[in-house]
Amino acid sequence: MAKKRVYELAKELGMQNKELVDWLQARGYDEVKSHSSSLDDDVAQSVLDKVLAARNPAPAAPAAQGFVVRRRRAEPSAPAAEAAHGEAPAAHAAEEAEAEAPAEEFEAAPAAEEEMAPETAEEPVVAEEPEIVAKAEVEAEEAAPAPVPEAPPVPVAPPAPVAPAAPAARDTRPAQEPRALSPSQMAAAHAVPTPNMPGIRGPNVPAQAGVDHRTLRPTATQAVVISRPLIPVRRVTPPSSTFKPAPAAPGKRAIGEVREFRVVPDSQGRGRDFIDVTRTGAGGPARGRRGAGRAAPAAAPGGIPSKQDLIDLAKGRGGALPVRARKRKPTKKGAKTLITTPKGSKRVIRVEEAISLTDLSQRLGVKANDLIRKLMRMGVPAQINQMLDVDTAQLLAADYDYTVEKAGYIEEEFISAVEDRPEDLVSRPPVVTIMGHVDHGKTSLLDALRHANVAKGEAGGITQHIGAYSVQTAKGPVTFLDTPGHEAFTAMRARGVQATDVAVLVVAADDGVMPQTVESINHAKAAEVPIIVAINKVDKPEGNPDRVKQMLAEHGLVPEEWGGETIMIPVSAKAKLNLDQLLEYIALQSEVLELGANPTKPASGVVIEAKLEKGRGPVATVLVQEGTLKVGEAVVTGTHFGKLRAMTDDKGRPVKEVKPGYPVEIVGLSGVPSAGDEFHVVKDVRAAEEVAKNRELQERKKELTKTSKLTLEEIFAKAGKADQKELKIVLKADVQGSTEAVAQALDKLSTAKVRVHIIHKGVGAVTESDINLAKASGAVVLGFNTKAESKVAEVANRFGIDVRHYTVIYEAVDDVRLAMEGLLDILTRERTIGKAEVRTLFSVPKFGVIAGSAVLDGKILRSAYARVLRGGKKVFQGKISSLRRFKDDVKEVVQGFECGIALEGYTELAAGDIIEAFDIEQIRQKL
Ligand SMILES: Nc1nc2c(ncn2[C@@H]2O[C@H](COP(=O)(O)OP(=O)(O)OP(=O)(O)O)[C@@H](O)[C@H]2O)c(=O)[nH]1
Repeated sequence: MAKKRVYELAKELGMQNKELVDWLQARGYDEVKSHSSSLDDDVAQSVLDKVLAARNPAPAAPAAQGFVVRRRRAEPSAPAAEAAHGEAPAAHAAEEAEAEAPAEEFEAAPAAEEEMAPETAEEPVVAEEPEIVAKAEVEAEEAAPAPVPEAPPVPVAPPAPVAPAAPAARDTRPAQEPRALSPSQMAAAHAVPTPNMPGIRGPNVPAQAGVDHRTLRPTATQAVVISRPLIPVRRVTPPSSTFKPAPAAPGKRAIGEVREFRVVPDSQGRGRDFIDVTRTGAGGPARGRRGAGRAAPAAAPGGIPSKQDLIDLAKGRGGALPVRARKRKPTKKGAKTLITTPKGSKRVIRVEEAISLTDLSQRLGVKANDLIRKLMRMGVPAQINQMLDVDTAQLLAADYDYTVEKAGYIEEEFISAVEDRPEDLVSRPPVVTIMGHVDHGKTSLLDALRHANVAKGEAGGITQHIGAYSVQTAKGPVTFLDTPGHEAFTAMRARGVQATDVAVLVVAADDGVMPQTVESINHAKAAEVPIIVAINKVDKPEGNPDRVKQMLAEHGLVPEEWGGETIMIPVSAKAKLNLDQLLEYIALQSEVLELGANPTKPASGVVIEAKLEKGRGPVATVLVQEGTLKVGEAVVTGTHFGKLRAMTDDKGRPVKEVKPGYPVEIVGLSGVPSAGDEFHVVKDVRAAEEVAKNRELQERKKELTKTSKLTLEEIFAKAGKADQKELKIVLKADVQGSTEAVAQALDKLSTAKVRVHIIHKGVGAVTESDINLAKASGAVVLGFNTKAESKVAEVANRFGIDVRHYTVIYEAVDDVRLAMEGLLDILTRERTIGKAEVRTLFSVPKFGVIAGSAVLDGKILRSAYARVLRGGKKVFQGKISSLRRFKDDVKEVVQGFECGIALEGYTELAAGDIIEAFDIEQIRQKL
């Protein structure tokens, strides 16, 4: 729906913005906050109508001007009533001031009133007190016909014959054709009961018991008799059509002045007292005030209500306006607590990522225990300091009629998302990812394409992190991402392909489709990236490209020549065969994709790799995907931020700016970002910091919301792992991707017997704090492609911490496997080596009992263990203490010979016993 701004409306109305804003706010237009707030067209129109109606009042509908006197059952005590009737001191002061205004000012009142009535009717009645309601409202409420002045339903005595065309109520001046009324008629007609206001009595009105005040229907303008003990009684001349009251002197009442009164029950509740309500509004007595009362808000010259009038009208403060609801201070006796329900707009709890249960209970105004109980019923064990996510909080809050909104910080306010128009887009280089199984020649191929020599520089000849290079071809520049082929680098391959336009799948002609070939195909398919196959090493005699094609077809890549859609080019990185053809196909494929980017907007892209470099700090290789990245700009990536201090291209040359589609190394970030993270240029460093810090906060909050629920299965699993050994590792690597990859490879080594627990992993050199951590936790330190800081080796030695450095992932994995095996208990197994039969026993004082035995089987060793079997049962097991042949101690006696055997701590040997000699074999366990 179309909208209109408040200032536009104000302009149309010829009002000040502020004036209209106040007016609207006072009337409950909550959506209006300032002159720039907007209103729906239909709302704006109704405002327009109302204000215009106020300016050009329609002839007052007499029926709408009457009053109805209502009386509520519970009557407040006198002080309470007073409190209720009395406005705030400031309001009184305002009324005092207004009271000084000349009577003419009040002529516009009826129109203003008319306009006001429906609005005030919507306000809830809070106080239980008599109220004056514009008759029109009462009609609406009671669906009663417009009161006929001549015949009020239950007239207050004496009956009040009232002019049928009664002038506007509460107007101090007569309307068009007022008919004169006697003071008593007016008093009766205009009587309004106010509870317990003794001391003000209309002497002309006799007390009348049994009047149903709820149905009193006084009529329009009335002349009244003023009667109050403190103010001299004054008779007021009834108005006539010709009568025009003379302006009263300040503090004096004008002759013929029309005043309004309320009729209130007397102290016995039977008769009626009169209260002058002319000046105080309909709500309270004019306690000793001087001057002419104010019947209605003044109209500004020209008929436009003044700002104050509008406010007064809206707030029901105008003297002659109906007072629907007066808030009353609770009386001590029988005080009733007002239960205030916040407006709908206030029943919204804004939560960023999570809210604590205590906070939520406070915001909802309920006990934390109630929430805990509710959560328990939902099957969520909760504690008082539990962090609740937005969904859970919403579930709880809904029961209390509250809404929980995920809100707060809006990242989009910092990171602009500029929509590109087609004319903003300029062509950019394609980003091509080289993928494939380990050692199939990816790096060699890329190396050949860029005429550099990267493969030779790689540790162990394998790619261990993503390289990003820009290669100038005959068809223009191409950006290549080289991904590792080792199985450990799955995440890197996946990331590489995510940021890519075309994937080149390298398959060695002599090896065919291997596990990581299949994985690469899957990654490319998942990312919906077109694949070009480079069948490499075709220079090798054993290479069989057709076999490779066959294997690829089995995985859904059917070559073009076989009727499929996949381009397959036989190449040789080594022999530099068909490289131009490969580049041509890449360029062709890119052309089809019509790659374009907007270089004018703030740059954004993806982190390809990141590392910590001594002297340079965190260094990230990023691919610029949108906009132009410039030195000096503020960047945020993940939870890190910074101002770009320097940038270098893939050839190590410093650059000042980078266009979309190019890789670059950036320096200046606060930390090492994760590969795959997006980066964005923002307004300034402060904005970048704010975004980064907020992300960090959200991550922490998310972490806190993770409940540590233990399932039965987990408990059983834990119980089963009670004797599982653990190899703790502190892992440091050169780049973030390597850290991940090595950690993943090591994690995979975990078995039921031993698990690898990487207690800390990070990017950069091994530091003293790594050693301290290892010492405290009993871990070993593993550095991958990093060196230890100078003092570190010494500290590690001192603490006896094992620090190992690796450059090839296989070696690291093998060593860790050995270390894990080293943790396993060594198993023992008894191995029988010989048997001897006891033939005779003799005792030698120095050795005790010696068993003269014949070796039946194998041999008996001096160092062996022995068990004694009698009738097939073991009666002893222990060590052999002496082995002799004749008088000589010997080390062993073999089968067929006799010997003397003494056992350590055992003398009860008997002839016929079998002595079985055995040794204990130690067996190292494997993982
Ligand atoms: N004969 C022959 N050998 C090649 C060819 N391309 C690569 N090689 C050899 O294959 C081995 C592996 O080459 P890389 O380029 O390191 O293989 P990669 O796929 O990058 O390996 P990772 O980086 O570990 O995934 C090296 O010894 C290369 O010399 C080729 O076209 N012909």
